Amino acid sequence: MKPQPTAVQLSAVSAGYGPHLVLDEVHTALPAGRTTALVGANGSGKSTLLAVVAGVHDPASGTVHRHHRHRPALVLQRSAVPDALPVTVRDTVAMGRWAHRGPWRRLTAHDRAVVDACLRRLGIARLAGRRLDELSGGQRQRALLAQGLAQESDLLLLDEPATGLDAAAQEAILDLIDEVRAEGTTVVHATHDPHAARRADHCLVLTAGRITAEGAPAEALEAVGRPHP
Ligand SMILES: Nc1ncnc2c1ncn2[C@@H]1O[C@H](COP(=O)(O)OP(=O)(O)OP(=O)(O)O)[C@@H](O)[C@H]1O
Repeated sequence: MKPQPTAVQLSAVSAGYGPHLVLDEVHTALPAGRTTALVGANGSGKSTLLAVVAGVHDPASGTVHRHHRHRPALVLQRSAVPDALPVTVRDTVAMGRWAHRGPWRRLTAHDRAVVDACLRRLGIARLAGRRLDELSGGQRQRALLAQGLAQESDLLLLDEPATGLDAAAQEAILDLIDEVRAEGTTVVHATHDPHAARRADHCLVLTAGRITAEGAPAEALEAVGRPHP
């Protein structure tokens, strides 16, 4: 069998906040061009692991080897983004293009076309002129996802992208993840939803900062709750 190409390889990665270590010697390989679901209890370290993979949180020790081409696109949990930002939905999505041209350069016609396409893809084109702080939580979540997509990165990291959305919107997000993956993007998403995790190609289970199961979602999820050695 051909070895699966890897987008990001973590070796003995420990990370935390000051003296408080949250990730404890994590070894794992994120398969390239596939979806990986990251599951684990509250506080197990999922957001911290995503931030390390995104390169915005430096590990205290260990190494991160990268085999992706673009700067990773990290979409934070909605609760991690201030609700009262006085910016429009279009401006929020356009910030996704900063990865390509920096915050001060004017958007090109191509940038604007990407922003419009991402607004349409998330079903929020009609909200483009509204301020973020006037939206419902679910609409704001879509605007953040559209911003992530607008980065056109080959590594898309999503922290609980469907949390708080209605059932139809959750399915739409999972369909979107499948579509993005079909375009060749590596997607890693943290989730508390076993259904969402089962739809992924690969699954990592974090327990108190350690990977306690990984592999095909059905098998990895079966290990959740089982006492680990
Ligand atoms: N900025 C921070 N400063 C200090 N401690 C933090 C910070 N962010 C997270 N932590 C701590 O790190 C641990 C792991 O948090 P993290 O957000 O990575 O977990 P999580 O698995 O994503 O949780 P959840 O499912 O609740 O989103 C928790 O104990 C949390 O209190």
